[in-house]
Amino acid sequence: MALDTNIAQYDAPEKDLYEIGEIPPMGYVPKQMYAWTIRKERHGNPNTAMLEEVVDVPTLDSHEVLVLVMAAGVNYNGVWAALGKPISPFDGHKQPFHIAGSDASGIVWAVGDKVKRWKVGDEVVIHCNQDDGDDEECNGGDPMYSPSQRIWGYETPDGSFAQFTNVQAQQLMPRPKHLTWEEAACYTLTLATAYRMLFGHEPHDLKPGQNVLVWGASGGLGSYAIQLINTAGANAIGVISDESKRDFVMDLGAKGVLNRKDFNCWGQMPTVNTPEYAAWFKEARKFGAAIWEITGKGVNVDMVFEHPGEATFPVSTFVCKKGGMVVICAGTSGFNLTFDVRYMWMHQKRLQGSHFAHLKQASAANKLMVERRLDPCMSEVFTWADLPDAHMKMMANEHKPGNMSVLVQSPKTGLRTLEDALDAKK
Ligand SMILES: C/C=C/C(=O)SCCNC(=O)CCNC(=O)[C@H](O)C(C)(C)COP(=O)(O)OP(=O)(O)OC[C@H]1O[C@@H](n2cnc3c(N)ncnc32)[C@H](O)[C@@H]1OP(=O)(O)O
Ligand SMILES: NC(=O)C1=CN([C@@H]2O[C@H](COP(=O)(O)OP(=O)(O)OC[C@H]3O[C@@H](n4cnc5c(N)ncnc54)[C@H](OP(=O)(O)O)[C@@H]3O)[C@@H](O)[C@H]2O)C=CC1
Repeated sequence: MALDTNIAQYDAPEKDLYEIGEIPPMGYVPKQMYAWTIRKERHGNPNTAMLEEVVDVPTLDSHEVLVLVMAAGVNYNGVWAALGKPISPFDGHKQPFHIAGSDASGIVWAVGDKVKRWKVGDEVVIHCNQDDGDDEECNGGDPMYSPSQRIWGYETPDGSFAQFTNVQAQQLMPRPKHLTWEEAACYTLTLATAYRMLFGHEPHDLKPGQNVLVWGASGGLGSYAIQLINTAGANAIGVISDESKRDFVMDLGAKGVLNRKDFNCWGQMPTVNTPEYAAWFKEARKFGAAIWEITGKGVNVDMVFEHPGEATFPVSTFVCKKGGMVVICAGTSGFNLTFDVRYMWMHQKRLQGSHFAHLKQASAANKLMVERRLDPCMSEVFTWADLPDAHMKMMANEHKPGNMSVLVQSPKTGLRTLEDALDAKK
């Protein structure tokens, strides 16, 4: 494949292995690379499960693209992969090691024979949905329902915590040029997931003027949910656990913010018609009434944006309006969800599972970022060496509001182009 004449010209030696931050000649693929790997016998906290190793650079299939990773995003699925809970990624892909990382910004470094839409030198972000592309759901249905659907860097062994990653060509999207490499790396996974949750489940796709309760409003998913809700002309009611996060969520455009520490109705629901249930119900009503303070008396939310799971689900199903939807993509606090089914059937509420997004949804979300209608809300940038520590912070819920990134081949923060990265190394 001919190189684009517009891409940077520079001198660099051809070697078998480059140091972190050292850029090889454009399109030159070394034999080996540095990567943070997890091995089955090391499952546990990220700071012991993840180890830096030198491994072979992956080889490309005809529909794949090799990307030089400039920065990688930190997500909760890196924590799950390290822990090996609730499942071990090795039970799925059966490879000897797992490179986590399901978000990245980078530069196309090599393309397979069949790749038409991308060329060496293109600057991209990567979405994390892969599929084989050959079944009915991928061709007229919803690729997220495909039997071959898998999450790159979680269910595949070759994620972004490495100098190079190979991905399907359909995973690439143009990088917002106004963002730094690390800002561009931090948002795609959580943003596209939030987009599908809010707009992907007709007829409950979000409409202007509607009200949405957003759990974890300062977190990765939550910070984009608030902004997307705002962009759609709807009202977000955000939940936080610490007053230090209130201004952050209000500044993103929330109509109101509730602190979950002010209420005591969390965890599994007590058995109906016991004194414990009565106490729980009193608190759940107090929480519902606090929402009415924001939405108007008696106005329940049209949608609940759920992901904590066990801790919040009984309340989510209670405060949702008649005919409304609780949309859920995770169970961070536990998987054993309980609720009072009478409210579900008598008030005809919909419970909707949601998982990541297909390319069309991820692209629509990315376009909003390219058009500067969304803030990436990057909270913190880590060096390559501190990648496991970023995951330790996330696991302890001690991370700052927003989304975290790690520098890979970008040698320092604040750089926006390959030329910037080359200059920074001089
Ligand atoms: C973008 C980022 C996303 C995220 O971060 S998401 C958060 C991180 N991700 C996770 O936590 C993933 C969690 N995933 C899981 O825990 C598992 O992924 C599931 C529990 C969802 C499913 O597990 P599985 O092993 O894939 O389930 P099965 O393939 O559906 O079936 C297990 C066994 O049950 C049999 N079976 C399935 N359905 C039926 C049925 N309807 N009737 C009878 N048997 C059934 C199968 O055949 C199989 O059996 P056999 O083990 O012998 O092969
Ligand atoms: N299925 C999918 O496609 C996807 C699933 N996920 C999953 O979603 C979950 C959240 O991801 P992400 O937003 O990136 O994570 P973050 O840690 O960035 O945000 C989660 C927020 O949830 C809140 N939270 C934590 N524990 C509880 C609790 N017990 N009760 C109520 N709220 C709680 C916290 O806010 P506060 O303490 O202020 O309330 C926290 O900020 C993870 O489990 C992740 O794996 C993420 C993306 C895609």
